[in-house]
Amino acid sequence: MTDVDLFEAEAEALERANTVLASGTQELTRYRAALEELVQNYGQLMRQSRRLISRSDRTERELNQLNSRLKQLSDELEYKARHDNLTGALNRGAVFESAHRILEKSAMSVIVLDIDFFKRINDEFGHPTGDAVIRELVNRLRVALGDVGLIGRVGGEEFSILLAGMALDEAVVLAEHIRQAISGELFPCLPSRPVTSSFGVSWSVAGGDFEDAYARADEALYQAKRGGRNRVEREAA
Ligand SMILES: Nc1nc2c(ncn2[C@@H]2O[C@H](COP(=O)(O)OP(=O)(O)OP(=O)(O)O)[C@@H](O)[C@H]2O)c(=O)[nH]1
Repeated sequence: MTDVDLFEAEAEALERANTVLASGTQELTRYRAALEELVQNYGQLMRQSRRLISRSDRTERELNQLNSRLKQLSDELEYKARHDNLTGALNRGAVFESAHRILEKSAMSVIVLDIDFFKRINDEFGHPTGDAVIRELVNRLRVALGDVGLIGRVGGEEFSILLAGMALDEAVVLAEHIRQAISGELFPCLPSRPVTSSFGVSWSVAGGDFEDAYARADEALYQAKRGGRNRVEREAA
């Protein structure tokens, strides 16, 4: 690539003016011509500089806009990677990651719940109604929990609630409260029959193994299903 001198014309005008000055000539017309050439080139230089500055301002504004859009997209991507898109609850991966993080610092209770006979709801009322039931159920979990706990969707119609620092007895009472919040009032999307869920609750000491705590809660959930559903069971003592 050849080097292009952006200021070639201006440099030449300057050189000619310097030559006139250095010659010590008394000729007014030569001074005048050199000055005119300098004025003309100086004006052009100013116009070009203004154009360049405004173009670089525009480019900077565009770059800033692109940067904030990029940040927005990367936040959206991060959100989607950690959340279930039907309900906005944490997805399975994020539940396990969050649980490990909590257990590094504190004890934790975990509630797992599963909608009863959900297959029948799908079969009798269709998949979209099934989806609406799942969304409504998560809304009820949110209302019942307030700002306590982390809600996750760990499977199709199976959910978990992580309760950092909460004792087992307290978590069992909370699970019972949630059970009633779900079964106590008909879902507007399924007005012809109640939706119920079964619950299993376990507790883990700080530093404990979440897979183990989850398996114990899952076993308690299985007992709740076997015991007739729409009930809360705690882990075996
Ligand atoms: N509508 C809908 N259905 C789902 C989704 N994910 C899983 N399912 C359905 O959930 C149903 C789960 O059925 P099962 O595992 O047999 O359990 P169940 O009918 O709830 O019975 P119990 O758990 O024993 O009370 C299956 O029919 C799945 O197709 C979803 O995102 N939307």
